[in-house]
Amino acid sequence: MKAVIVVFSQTGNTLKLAERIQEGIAAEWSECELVALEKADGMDFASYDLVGLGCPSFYCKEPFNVTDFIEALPRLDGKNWFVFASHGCEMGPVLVSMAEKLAEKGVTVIGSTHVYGDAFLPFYPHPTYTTGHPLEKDLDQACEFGKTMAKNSVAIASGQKELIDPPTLEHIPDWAQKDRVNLSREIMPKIMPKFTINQDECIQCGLCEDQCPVDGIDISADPPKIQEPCIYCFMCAKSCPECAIEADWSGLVKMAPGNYARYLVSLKAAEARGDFQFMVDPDSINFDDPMHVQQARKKNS
Ligand SMILES: Cc1cc2nc3c(=O)[nH]c(=O)nc-3n(C[C@H](O)[C@H](O)[C@H](O)COP(=O)(O)O)c2cc1C
Repeated sequence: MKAVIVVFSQTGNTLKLAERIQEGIAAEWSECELVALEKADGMDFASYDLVGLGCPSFYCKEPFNVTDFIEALPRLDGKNWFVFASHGCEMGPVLVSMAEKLAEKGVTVIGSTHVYGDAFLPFYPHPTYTTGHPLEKDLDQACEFGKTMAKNSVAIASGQKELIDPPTLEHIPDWAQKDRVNLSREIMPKIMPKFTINQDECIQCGLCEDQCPVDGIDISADPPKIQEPCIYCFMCAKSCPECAIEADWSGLVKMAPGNYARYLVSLKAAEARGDFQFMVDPDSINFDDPMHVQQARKKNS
């Protein structure tokens, strides 16, 4: 049997999840490939018995480069895939969103899983509510999930359709379902900060170009190209050692306490279900010290 996991991961949480699922599948089938999303274009997925696709939740859904990846797939009628995600406080309908798009390609999504992970956003404080995640016990469960996916895909292929268990919207609050629609690719450029490169600070190290998952930056162009296209991951700004990628974060910083109040409701509900454990004291979050301020301080120290 042949399996592959395709993963998009920027800060390593989804990659950790992918590796443990891979371990589980390999325990059943002796091996399972693991491929980064950026290397997966043009792969012959029809030749695999099982495919896993995983990414972080961005704005309650899959990042736009993952959407593009799914939309570029050929028809894969009847092929068994599973989806997975890592996320911060409220993943929203990310798994359902991926499953719906894969179904349009004829794929059967036979299962899904997710873990909480630490989150780094320039306008949010850090530590955050999910700092300390993913937990080892959640990653252990991911390994078991991998074993289940391998076994179930064989059983489903031989007719046990009752084992098909696609993701659902259970426990996903209405506001997060609305965010999936409201924070669309068309709307994001209108509401997100515009980036500029401060030429006096830029040392032309090229890290931002390397980190951009959609080739949206060219610092040697005149004028330099930035955010063309953009998936609003902010990796360029987060990775710049000179803080030379500038944006006005003030509007988003102002929204943080309100957003965090909603996140706390989700996390407390998850905690009550036994799905989440606080590793930081939620009352210790410092909204006056967002990550972009911490980054500037670090640079100047
Ligand atoms: C731009 C951006 C948007 C995010 N949006 C959400 C979100 O809507 N819901 C959520 O729970 N976490 C969100 N997060 C947190 C990430 O999903 C989380 O940190 C994830 O584990 C990162 O995965 P990675 O380490 O594999 O890159 C967001 C993070 C970034 C950088």
